[in-house]
Amino acid sequence: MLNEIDRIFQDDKTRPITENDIHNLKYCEAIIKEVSRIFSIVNSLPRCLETPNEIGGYQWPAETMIRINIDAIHHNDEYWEEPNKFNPDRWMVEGFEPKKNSFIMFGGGLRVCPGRKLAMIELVCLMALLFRKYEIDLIDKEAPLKTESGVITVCAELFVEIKLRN
Ligand code: HEM
Repeated sequence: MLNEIDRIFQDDKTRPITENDIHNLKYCEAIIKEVSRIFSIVNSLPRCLETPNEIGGYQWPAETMIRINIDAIHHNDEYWEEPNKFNPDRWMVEGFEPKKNSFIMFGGGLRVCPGRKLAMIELVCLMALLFRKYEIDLIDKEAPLKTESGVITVCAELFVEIKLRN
């Protein structure tokens, strides 16, 4: 990640980021996708059946509330090789596309997130602009991640040390 950022910005810590940079920050994008696969911000999607329907081999009456479990789909070994392994490189393989509906950090279908492209641009920019200037290290690499889950999962506490990069 740092190699990619340094190659693109050539040690310039202040120039504005360009559209071209964003297209070239492929490994940063791969990390963001892999983090979101392992730990999706939205952990499940609620749906209500308008009409009786069959899902998963069972008949459900109209108005049944169901929740699509994003975490379960993102960790399913029918869709992902070594699903529990954090491996951003899987996104770098030439021509790699997740199987249909197996990567749904932004949902899918009719209600897919309309802000998904903007969100990805913002995340890539944030990551590149932070890490080109600062070294950010976890204080305790072994400490379990403290999260709180409601509609979305948020990090409740994370202690890091931030230093200026040379
Ligand atoms: C990392 C950031 C984001 C994530 C993970 C995310 C995730 C999602 C997901 C999973 C859904 C589908 C909900 C469903 O199917 O029930 C959704 C819907 C939506 N998102 Fe995002 N989103 C993000 C950023 C944004 C941004 C930046 C905007 C606006 C600028 C936005 C606007 C919306 C709207 C309006 C919907 C509702 C779409 C509909 O119901 O037709 N989101 N988002």
